[in-house]
Parts: sequence; C-alpha cells; structure tokens
Amino acid sequence: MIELKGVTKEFVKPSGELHTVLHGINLQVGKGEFCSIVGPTGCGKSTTLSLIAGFEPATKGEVRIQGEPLSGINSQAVCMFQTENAFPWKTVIDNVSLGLRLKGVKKSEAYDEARGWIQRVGLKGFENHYPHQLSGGMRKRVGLAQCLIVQPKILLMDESFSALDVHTRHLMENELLKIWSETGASVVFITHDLEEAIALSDRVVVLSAGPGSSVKGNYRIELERPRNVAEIRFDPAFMRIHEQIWNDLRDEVMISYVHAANH
Ligand SMILES: Nc1ncnc2c1ncn2[C@@H]1O[C@H](COP(=O)(O)OP(=O)(O)OP(=O)(O)O)[C@@H](O)[C@H]1O
Repeated sequence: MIELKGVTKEFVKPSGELHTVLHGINLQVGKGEFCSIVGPTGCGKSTTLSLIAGFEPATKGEVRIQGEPLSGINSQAVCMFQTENAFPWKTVIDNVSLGLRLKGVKKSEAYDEARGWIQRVGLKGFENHYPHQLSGGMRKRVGLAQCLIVQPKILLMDESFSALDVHTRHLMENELLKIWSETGASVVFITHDLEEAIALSDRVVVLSAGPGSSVKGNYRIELERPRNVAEIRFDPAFMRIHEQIWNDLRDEVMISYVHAANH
C-alpha cells in the first residue's frame, strides 16, 4: 500500500544551508497493516508522515502508493494529528459528515452515514453537541469518526492520543484497534511511546537519530489479536519485544541527547 524507496528529505535552513532530515529511508506498509514509527525527538517522524500524505515531496527517492509514484496530495490518506481535528463552530454530526459533504454527498445521506459512525465511536446522543461540550477523549472520537467516514485506505496518525490521560488513552487505543480491524485500512502511527507502538502494531519501525535519519530497526510484532492494550503490556512476549526494540531505540535517544547538548 505504501512504499518509501531511498527517500531523502532536505530542508533549506534560514541561513541557506541544507538540513538533511531523512536519508535513504526504505519502508513498506502492507494493505491493512498497522505500522508504528518511533525514534528520538526531532529525528523526522512527522516529516515521514508528511511525505506519505503528500504534503511535501521527497528530495530524492520515491514515495509509492499502491505501486504508483505519489505526486501531490495523497488522496487515499487521511490524517489525525495531536491537535483537534474537529471544527469548534460545528456540531458533532456536522463535523463527522463534513468529509462526505465535501465529496458532494447529499446532506441527508451524509447525516445518515455520520450517525452510524458516531454510534461506532461511542458518541450516540451527542450528535448536536459542539466540541467544547465534550471531553478530550470524546473529541478524539469525533476526530476518528471524521477520518474514517470517508473510508480511507490509509490512516496517518501523528501522536494522536498523546494529549490524553493514560486511562482515556487506553480506551481510545482499544477503540482504534477494534474499528481498524473492521475497516482494513493501513495505519501509520507516529508515537514517542514505545509501549503504545508495540501494543497497537503489526510492525514497529525505529528511526535513527538525525540529522539524516534512516531506518535503524524494523520489527514484526507477533502478538495475538484482538489485544487489550492496557493488559498486553504484562505479557512476557510483550516484555521481550520491548526489551529488544528498546535496546535499539535507547542508543538513538542517547545520540540525539548528545547532539542536542552540543548545539
Ligand atoms: N518545513 C520545515 N522546514 C525546515 N525544517 C523542518 C521543516 N519540517 C521539519 N523540519 C526539521 O526537520 C527535523 C525533523 O522534524 P520532525 O517534526 O519530522 O521530527 P519528529 O521526529 O516528528 O520530532 P518530534 O519527535 O519532536 O515530534 C527537525 O529538525 C525540524 O526542525
């Protein structure tokens, strides 16, 4: 579904110098696969997501979606960020139905579809509430429904749950896994939290410390599904995988600290 082949991304600094964020990234995400990307702060995780979304082009190499080179915005993908997706001046049902309305679907049909999604994410009864009348977790549910109503083949999530308290976060993660398993979408999930990455994913990719980050490790997570993200952390198999990936990640985090201290 998604392939990055030898992708390098450079930005021009205000001084005019080139800053290489990613260097020679190779990454494949299959149809219906849940892939998380972890790495030290500033290594280029969000930049990777932005290349897959088509918000900006690779400097070198290629991003392919379903085998085709991506040019411009990736029409198969939707993005869910750490910040709110919902428009504050729109009700839940107007927010959730928006993607369909923008595609030209009639209001009554879009509303019918939106009601189904609102129910699926556990917000039945809140159709006419505004975002400020909901809790942070409920607003995330609105965001998820907003993304999934358009039945994307690719869901790109950047630290989507990191602002939530730990209990709400686990609820949302379990909810996400349940809904994802019913949609067959490919997910690329960016997180700082290795436990979250392992608990959710089929695969965890570790990026090395920047500048010029590349793929340091690529791990298949063979834990059984369905999973309960709050409980799976105590599974001995989970702990073994965590130790293995953390050994890789820790080195990169240390390198990143040293770089930060020297600048
Ligand atoms: N549009 C841009 N112009 C110039 N530099 C950029 C741009 N976008 C990102 N960068 C730089 O690229 C590097 C990687 O940023 P990015 O946000 O992708 O990292 P990250 O791994 O997601 O970081 P964090 O873990 O802190 O969220 C940073 O040094 C950042 O300053």
